[in-house]
Amino acid sequence: MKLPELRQEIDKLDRQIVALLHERASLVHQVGLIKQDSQSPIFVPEREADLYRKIADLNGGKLPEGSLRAIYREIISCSFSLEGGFKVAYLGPAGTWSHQASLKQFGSSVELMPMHGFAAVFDAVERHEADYGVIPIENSTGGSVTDAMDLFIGTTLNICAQIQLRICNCLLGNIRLEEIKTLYSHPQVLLQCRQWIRNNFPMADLVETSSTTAAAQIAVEKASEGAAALGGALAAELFGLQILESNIQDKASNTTRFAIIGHQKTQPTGNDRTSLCFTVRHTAGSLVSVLEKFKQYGISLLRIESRPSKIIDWEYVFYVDAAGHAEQEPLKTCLDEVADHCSILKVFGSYPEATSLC
Ligand SMILES: O=C(O)C(=O)C[C@]1(C(=O)O)C=C[C@@H](O)C=C1
Repeated sequence: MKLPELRQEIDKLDRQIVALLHERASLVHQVGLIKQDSQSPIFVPEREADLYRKIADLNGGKLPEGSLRAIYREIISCSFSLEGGFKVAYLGPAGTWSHQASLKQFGSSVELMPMHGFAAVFDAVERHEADYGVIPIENSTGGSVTDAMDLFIGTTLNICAQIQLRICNCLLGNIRLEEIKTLYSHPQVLLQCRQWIRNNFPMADLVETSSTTAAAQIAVEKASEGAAALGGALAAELFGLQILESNIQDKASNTTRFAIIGHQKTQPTGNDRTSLCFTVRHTAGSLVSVLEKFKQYGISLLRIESRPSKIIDWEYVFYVDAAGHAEQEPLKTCLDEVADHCSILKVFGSYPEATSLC
């Protein structure tokens, strides 16, 4: 086919695609009315996991799975607003990795609320000022986001979904490389780029900031003093900074896992993860007896770490991610039995395991 004919065919398909999108939107509108009547949530992570799985199974053409997911992300984002819309709080200001994660998770048709700090994100959701919050939990290079982890203990909110985001850090600044004296960034990003900093700027002062956006702002304001920031391309775009070098994280596959927190509980999908924490009594073998329960029920532990309890000195809280759903066997009975060996056992939530990177 020649170019004009190909374009004619594309126009024909576009007419069909738009008609089908309208047809889908009118079904979604009806779903929204049913949800309004039953006061059930607009965002349904278990249904989305099922939908993305079906789309991946259907995909046999030229479109990469990631592209198809991104298209559906926006289609579903429109559904959110067709069903009445909702608000999402994240660690601001605009341009942070949490901002990017929120856009990847919910698309561009939801109202995003930048907050000052993780506690403010929890607070906004707890007070129903926002419907969901986006909180980074761990990074594949830098490890746990400890300030965020501590907040899960005191909240009544649930983790209802998760999203993984590939983090590509850049050196941002409006000065020449040899003029750089101070590097500003969020502590997590400084950790992710530790080796690169040592190799390239061994003499630079490192200054921690509350977010990568705050670092970008300082790089603008203090450029004449030799300031540069480490952050994402979105921060560079928002602050008019040049990307002096990109992909500076020590591990190319640098990925952060974010939790979506809210008031609702997510139903089992058959491929779920449960996040929880527990404390054990100070008796010999008490931690082993908990771990043995998971072994007895054949439950795989995807993550385990300890943090000071901050209530009693030298008492620790163990944070665990386990494969499975807390309301489904075998994890359900396993957790009932684990509770007998713990002074505290708190389930933060069960949610679909991420199927692919966004
Ligand atoms: O199935 C639903 O509950 C819907 O509201 C529809 C829909 C969609 O667009 O497919 C929209 C939002 C939900 O998170 C899941 C799916």
